[in-house]
Amino acid sequence: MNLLWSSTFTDALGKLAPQEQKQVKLTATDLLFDPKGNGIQLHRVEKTQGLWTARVSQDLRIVLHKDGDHTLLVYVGHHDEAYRWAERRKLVQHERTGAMQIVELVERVEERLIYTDRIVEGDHGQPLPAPKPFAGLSDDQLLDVGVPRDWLEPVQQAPEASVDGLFDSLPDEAAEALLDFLTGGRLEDHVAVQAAPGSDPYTHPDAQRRFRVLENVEELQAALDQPFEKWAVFLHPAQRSLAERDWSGPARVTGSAGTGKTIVALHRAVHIAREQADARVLLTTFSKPLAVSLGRKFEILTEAEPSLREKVQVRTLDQAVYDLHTKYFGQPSIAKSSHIRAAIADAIKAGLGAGLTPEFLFEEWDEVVDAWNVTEAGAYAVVPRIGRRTRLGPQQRDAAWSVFEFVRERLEQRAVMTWSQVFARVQSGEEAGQPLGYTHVVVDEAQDLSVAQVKFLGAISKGQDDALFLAGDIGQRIFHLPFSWTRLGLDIRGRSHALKVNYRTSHQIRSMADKLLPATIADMDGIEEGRRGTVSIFDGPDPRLLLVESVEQEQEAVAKFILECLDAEMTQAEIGVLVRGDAQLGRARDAVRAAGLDVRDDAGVAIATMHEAKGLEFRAVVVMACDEHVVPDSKRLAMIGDVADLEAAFETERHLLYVACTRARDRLLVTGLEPGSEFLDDLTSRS
Ligand SMILES: Nc1ncnc2c1ncn2[C@@H]1O[C@H](COP(=O)(O)OP(=O)(O)OP(=O)(O)O)[C@@H](O)[C@H]1O
Repeated sequence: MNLLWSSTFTDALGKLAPQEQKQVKLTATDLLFDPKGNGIQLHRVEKTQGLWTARVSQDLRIVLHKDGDHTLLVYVGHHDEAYRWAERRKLVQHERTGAMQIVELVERVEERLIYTDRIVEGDHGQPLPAPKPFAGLSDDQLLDVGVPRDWLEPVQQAPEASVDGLFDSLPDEAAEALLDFLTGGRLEDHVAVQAAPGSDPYTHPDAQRRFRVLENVEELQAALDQPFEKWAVFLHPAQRSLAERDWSGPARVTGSAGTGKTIVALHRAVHIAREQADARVLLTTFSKPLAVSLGRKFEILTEAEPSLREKVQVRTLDQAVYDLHTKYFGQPSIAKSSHIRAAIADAIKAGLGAGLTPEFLFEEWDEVVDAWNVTEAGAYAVVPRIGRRTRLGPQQRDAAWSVFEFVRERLEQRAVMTWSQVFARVQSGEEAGQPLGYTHVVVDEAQDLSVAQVKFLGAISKGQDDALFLAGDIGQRIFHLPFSWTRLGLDIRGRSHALKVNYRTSHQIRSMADKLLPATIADMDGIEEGRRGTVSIFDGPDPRLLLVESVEQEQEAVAKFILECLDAEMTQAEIGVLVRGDAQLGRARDAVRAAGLDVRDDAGVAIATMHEAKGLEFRAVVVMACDEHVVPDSKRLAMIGDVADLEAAFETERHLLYVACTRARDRLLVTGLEPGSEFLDDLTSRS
């Protein structure tokens, strides 16, 4: 006899008071040791088959499903409400896919659905029947994507206005397929796996996203302690398959913001640690705040298996490589960009670099010479100047090279190293037999890796099929200009797969933010990422966009929005106010103060730049100060020395706004001063 629990149970548990949750945990633990529930008061729910309630306390009941082999915890709540929930549902194995589903009884939810005779008004005021978007779909098509038989007709007859209520009643896989279809996608892309006859209906990939077998008491405790962290347990089949697959080379998971790439990276690291006895995994990303957040989630995920923590190290890639350098070559002293700029200025003063601007020379150093660790003039003449499309004639190249030699000598005199030099040295050490100490590297936010980091990862993963796993979204690249990974030795072609279910952001916010980016983005290796066809798993209010005449009006509007969110029972920490850069932070602070709130670092409304917001999420977000010269940042664009780089930098500004908008789960307000950022036209466009 197996004990299982379902995501509906976790959701319901999360809504109970802490004291009630404790009582539920005791009864659930008793059931783990005695799944038949012999010592517990059980009552059959009369109107539905197979459902029982277990008494937790005078008022609380767990709803169970019992069949020959399984006892499944499906819900928990106060007495009457728990019975009402149970009386509206049944558990059945889907006749086509073989997945176990919790199905709402059609006759009990009819009040939520408004059928057939709904009328809408035509162009000339004449009555027309309401459009039924799924009327043309056959029973077979609907069964293929997991619509339960009882729901075939309600789906086919549903008028457009009632589809939201319909989606709430359908199993997730069916709702996602229909939602994609409704927004222009193809139903055939969602045909579910069909289980072999006689196989366990709980092991079907679609069933595993909502049901979980409890292996031991530690796992039960971990799940009950973290009812909000559903991602730790219930993965989408596409997420699980990417995390657990054997790869024949470096692999990448992509997907638009909020599709669970970080979650897949975490599960991937844990999967390797669990499966391979001698694994030493580096779970990494590019910035410290992101690594801290990754580390916190990793702790949650391994709560029931703390022994796995010894096999996984979570830290930034820079930190990991810095430590390796310290171990093998001594502690490096890192050159700051101000050192480089000063050396370039001195070189120009000394008469070098004729005709080339300091800004051009700095970018050329940063993106080509240093990134590729070019140390000889001959190598500079042939290095692929990726991302730099301004051609240099031989004389200009010689002039530039004289500056770079000067810079390199200056750094040596000062005994400082660039990050690229640190990476290159550790890589050469590894090639000469100095072990890194990691068998696998899992990288989150890989779109923002630098040239030196990609080169390093490409080199260390060579010849090992499963050694490198990357998660990232090129539509969110905000720190570096694009470059080819393949030319740096990191080839993921044929092993890059996109996630399509958005768990973070409401349908309305995601649809608006998506308009900022093209439907398909290709990276510099020609790998295309299709961004359309992504569906959100929940709805919310339409995002708002507001252009005003003065900063005072903006402040007032943002303050009002914040107060509305607080009225809707959000905490201050669940609200984020994001701006393009440091120069606009004052406007954000003033708006928070105008709402009568203190500006605080802890537990207050979060105020951050768009760059800092990467990796964060909030229930409500205000993207403020989207003014004409702020987004894109005209000062930054004006400073770009290589004219050809302008276009790429412009795109990263667009990505920034996308990142900011997609931090919102339920509510989004975008504000700016008239006439507003040019990107706002895209946000409001119809397509
Ligand atoms: N299987 C899942 N079940 C429940 N929640 C999930 C699942 N997968 C992801 N989430 C939730 O969705 C949200 C977004 O996940 P995550 O941060 O991994 O997305 P992402 O694709 O990395 O986003 P971004 O591109 O913005 O960094 C998080 O709150 C996460 O907990």
